[in-house]
Amino acid sequence: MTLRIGTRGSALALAQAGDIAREITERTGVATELVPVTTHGDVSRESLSSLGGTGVFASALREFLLAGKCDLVVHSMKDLPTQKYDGLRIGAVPPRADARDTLCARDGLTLDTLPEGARVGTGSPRRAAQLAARRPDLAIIDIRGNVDTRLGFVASGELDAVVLAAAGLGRLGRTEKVTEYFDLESWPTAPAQGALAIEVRDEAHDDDLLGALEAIHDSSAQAAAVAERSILFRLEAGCAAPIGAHATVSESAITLLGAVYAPDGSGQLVLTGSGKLDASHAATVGADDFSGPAQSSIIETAEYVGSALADELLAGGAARLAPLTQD
Ligand SMILES: NCc1[nH]cc(CCC(=O)O)c1CC(=O)O
Repeated sequence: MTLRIGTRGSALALAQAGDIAREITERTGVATELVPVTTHGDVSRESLSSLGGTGVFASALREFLLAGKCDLVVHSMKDLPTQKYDGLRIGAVPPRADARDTLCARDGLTLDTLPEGARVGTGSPRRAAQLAARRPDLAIIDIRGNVDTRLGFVASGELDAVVLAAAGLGRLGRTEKVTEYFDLESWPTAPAQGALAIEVRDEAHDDDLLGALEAIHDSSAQAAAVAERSILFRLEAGCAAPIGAHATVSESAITLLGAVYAPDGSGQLVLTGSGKLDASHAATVGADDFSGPAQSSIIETAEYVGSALADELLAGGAARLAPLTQD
């Protein structure tokens, strides 16, 4: 059979779906084809929040999958709402790409060397808050559009710089535009940034499909993404909330940094947590960190570490610092 891969039609979506298609065929020999779907979020000029925020990009693809018009869909996991979607499940998380944000500035400039009052574009409240915290003098310009449109604002001179995800630039072969990479400890990015989610129907049972999912899955990437997204889930926050997260998964532990920013950069709350994993990847949560279930899977530990950190953020005043829920 040929596995039909549903994807949005943007250059980034096509690039990442193409990467997955190639990976599946290389690893399993199963043939694939891309099936592009145009979503309202792709064609609209309205702001993300007026479109309904989280999930505008995902819902058309999901309807397409539920209707049986494709066998799997490829999402940027950071754009995917954290709630379970009826009838669908995440069947695989491939190895994660670079989770960092970058600055793409004119003339090789960096955040420290941009001139006073420089115009920097981003559509993300988190990135706007991080920029304002580091450089309160900057003019932060709300922009929309795909990666090439955003880079175009710098090429045309309309903006001095834009902030973009390293992962998207990498998938499009545009990393030569990067003038600075922000490190994840001081500039944590959107939960699950750089990770893809492969979504399938709940009842998917075809051998080729299940084999393909297994062949591309990376449980460490999934655990890191789950830990980060569990912060959002617990806070009932969406992808537009000014929240950054960064998880690392080693043989022995999941560590998680979570940050909530005042939208104008005037304040921030940054906390860390961790959960221990034993060698067999059955996990125990260490007594020094959060006390939790004595034995659980790596994914359960990731969920636990994320929701425990969210509770600590709430206790520390996260909801007073920033609007967490949207609509
Ligand atoms: N919100 C748009 C979006 N969704 C996914 C990516 C690419 C990064 C990724 O795959 O996480 C981007 C572009 C960006 O944030 O610069």
